[in-house]
Amino acid sequence: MGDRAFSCIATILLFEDIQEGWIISYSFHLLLLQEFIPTRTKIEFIDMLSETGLTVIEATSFVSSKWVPQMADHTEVLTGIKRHPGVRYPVLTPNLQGFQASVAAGATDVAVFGAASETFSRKNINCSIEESMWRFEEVVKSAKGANIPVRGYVSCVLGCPYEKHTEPGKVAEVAKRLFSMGCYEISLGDTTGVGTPGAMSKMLERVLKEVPCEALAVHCHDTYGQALANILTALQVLVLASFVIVGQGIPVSKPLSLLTMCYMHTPRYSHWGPSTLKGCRFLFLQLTVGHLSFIFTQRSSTARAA
Ligand SMILES: CC(C)(COP(=O)([O-])OP(=O)([O-])OC[C@H]1O[C@@H](n2cnc3c(N)ncnc32)[C@H](O)[C@@H]1OP(=O)([O-])[O-])[C@@H](O)C(=O)NCCC(=O)NCCSC(=O)C[C@@](C)(O)CC(=O)[O-]
Repeated sequence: MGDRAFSCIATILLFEDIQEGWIISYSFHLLLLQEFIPTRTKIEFIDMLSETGLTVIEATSFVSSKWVPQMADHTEVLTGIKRHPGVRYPVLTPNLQGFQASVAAGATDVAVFGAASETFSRKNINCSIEESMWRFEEVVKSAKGANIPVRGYVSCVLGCPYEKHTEPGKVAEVAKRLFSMGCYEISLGDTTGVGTPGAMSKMLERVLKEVPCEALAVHCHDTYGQALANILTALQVLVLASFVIVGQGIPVSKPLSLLTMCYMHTPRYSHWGPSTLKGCRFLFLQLTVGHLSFIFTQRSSTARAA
């Protein structure tokens, strides 16, 4: 894959002194490029990332190829990568069918992905929020039986391309449902990058009433140049919350693993290429383009509707 592919959707952030491994959310919805990224290229790229010291690389999505053709080779990718000792390779599984296919392909970590916006849920996974919870409960129940950890994503936590405003209370409700059903971590996604530090702080304070801070992560898109400010705000709010927990004598069960993802369109990353990846110490690479794949599902559902 050329540098253009990296620059087009690569987001790379260097962080110092962050505890625990970093989740690299990483699925090839390289829709901006329009072309299908060859399976071999995907595999090579993930194998390179495995060499960088990352501890978790989200490798692909077991979703419908009609909805996201870029993911049609999910099984080949997951079976084709070299599994590095000490690295986990979660995959996205929106329902039981995807979960079962992922396990058949050797998945040992999965993630379900819901939304705090009804319209976004229907556009992205073709069901209501409530129905998505039933689907995710099936996945979590099966995963528990197979001793497979499940991460939960909540999209549109700071705004929705359709409904515009997202209520922090709704985010908290969805996050609580995912956490209570058994997701070990809840990643709160500002899917279209419309969030601001003020909105981030308000949303997190509301979610913290329902989900412990050590189970929270944020997923920030830099569409409007706010991602780093939003991440900093999240770090402040959640680190403060974790001190509060320790202050009450409740030991934080594990180092606060606030995982952040930031998605940048900025051309300055155009020089990032395969060779750069090896040089990064704490590399935080986001090649997931939930936002872009969302555009794609938009286009395809419009096409289907036509
Ligand atoms: C969820 C579905 C499948 C529902 O789609 P649906 O049409 O409601 O599903 P269905 O049950 O009606 O089945 C339709 C067809 O899909 C097949 N199918 C059914 N399930 C699967 C599956 N798991 N894998 C592969 N194929 C599947 C099924 O077998 C059937 O095949 P047919 O009989 O027509 O040949 C569809 O809406 C879909 O695949 N959506 C995925 C969209 C997507 O990948 N979005 C981006 C993910 S990243 C994200 O959302 C944002 C995030 C998480 O990164 C964070 C953020 O920024 O917010």
